[in-house]
Amino acid sequence: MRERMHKIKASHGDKIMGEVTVNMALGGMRGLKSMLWETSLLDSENGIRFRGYTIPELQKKLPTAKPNGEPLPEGILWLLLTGELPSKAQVDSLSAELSSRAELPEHVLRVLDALPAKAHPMTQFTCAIMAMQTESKFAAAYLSGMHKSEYWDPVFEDTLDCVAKLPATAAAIYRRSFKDGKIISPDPALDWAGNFAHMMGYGDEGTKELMRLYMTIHSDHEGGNVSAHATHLVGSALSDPFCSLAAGMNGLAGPLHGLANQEVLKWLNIVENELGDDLSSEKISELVHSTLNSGRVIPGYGHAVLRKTDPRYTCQREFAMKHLPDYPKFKLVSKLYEIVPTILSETGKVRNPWPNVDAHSGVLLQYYGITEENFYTVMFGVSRALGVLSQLTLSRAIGLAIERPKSITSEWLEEKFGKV
Ligand SMILES: CC(=O)SCCNC(=O)CCNC(=O)[C@H](O)C(C)(C)COP(=O)(O)OP(=O)(O)OC[C@H]1O[C@@H](n2cnc3c(N)ncnc32)[C@H](O)[C@@H]1OP(=O)(O)O
Ligand SMILES: O=C([O-])CC(=O)C(=O)O
Repeated sequence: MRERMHKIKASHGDKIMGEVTVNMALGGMRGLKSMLWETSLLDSENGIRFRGYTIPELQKKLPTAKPNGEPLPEGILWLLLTGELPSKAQVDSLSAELSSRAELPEHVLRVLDALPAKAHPMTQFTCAIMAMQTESKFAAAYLSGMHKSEYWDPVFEDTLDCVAKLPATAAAIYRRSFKDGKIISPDPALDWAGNFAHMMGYGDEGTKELMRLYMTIHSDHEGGNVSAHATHLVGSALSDPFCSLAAGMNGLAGPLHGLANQEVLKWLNIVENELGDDLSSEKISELVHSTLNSGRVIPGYGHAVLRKTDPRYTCQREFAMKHLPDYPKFKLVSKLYEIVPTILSETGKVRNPWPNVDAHSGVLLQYYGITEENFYTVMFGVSRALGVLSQLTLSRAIGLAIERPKSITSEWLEEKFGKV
């Protein structure tokens, strides 16, 4: 990879990739091509491709726990890190490797215990990730004076350690926040995602399959989204993977990003209560307008890059049609899909009126009994670690520079382009 990057820099370093407008600087850098992200690429029309593969392709090509089942997320971790599709034997070996690293340092649970059980699960999650930072092999190697060409190796070790420990961490948060607080030991015979469901207290095959799919599709969404970019930015200062991931997770906790899955459920519950048995288009449309008129967004709809229905939404919809076609909340979600895009388009300002991944994920979890929506973003975060930490390993391998874009003031703009 290093040699290739070196050649790309030497041959194309001075080429121009696009222009920067004032709107880009003022509008969240939308569309600005300014970072390297190898693990996935987002197309506004077709959605995400993980190392070139679409979600339906991965559902066919990645090893599964059972015949015609959902992909094992260890497979996507392998793919994101190496660019190659793993065999079943390789995925099984990675499962065993993660399982061997899964035990939590004892103080992580004590840190969680110091927080009130009502602390938001995302707050607990980032605190726990920071508590694990004591174990960082990269931080220790850096302190001991490691040569920079070798940084990727302990970053990779931290990546595997962190990914291995996140399901037990998240499950502990779930159990203390919403259940009896008793920790459920991992089952060494289970895969990474199956074990996550098991440690949360869901032993049935349906929940495990959903967890495998959920963990696969939420893993990566190129580099510019808030959680990926925050992880990348902090990692570029050579902060270790635990510090970097915690930064990303604090970004994921925002309602315009990962927390939208929680907000969707809260909103669906309000809509469901208001509607009663009346699933008429008129009544639903009235409720959508009332949310918009009160100055709030419709959670789960819109996207900064996508301009079509998110393929992650479509894949979850297909899962629902297969496993829970008659579930009333799924019917409501389907009805909203018919109505919301037209209303958002009519506002004349929403660039993408179609649903994103978060519009669908919560309803599937509800069906399997995971009804505590405040926990949903933690599940998203466990999955997102696969992508952002894979890229962090690659970023250190190719020696990407510390991020430091240039900012300007409004006076600077007026001096350059004219006083307004
Ligand atoms: C995993 C993920 O992070 S997927 C995204 C999850 N977030 C959500 O679902 C929250 C709801 N959606 C949104 O807030 C937005 O669509 C975002 C944050 C995802 C994208 O934001 P942007 O790229 O700025 O969207 P866009 O360019 O279309 O915004 C233009 C206007 O439409 C509004 N808009 C966009 N989406 C929506 C929506 N779902 N409901 C109401 N208004 C919306 C914006 O708030 C903005 O209004 P303003 O000009 O008054 O400030
Ligand atoms: O790409 C984005 O901006 C948000 C998103 O869907 C994700 O991070 O999964």
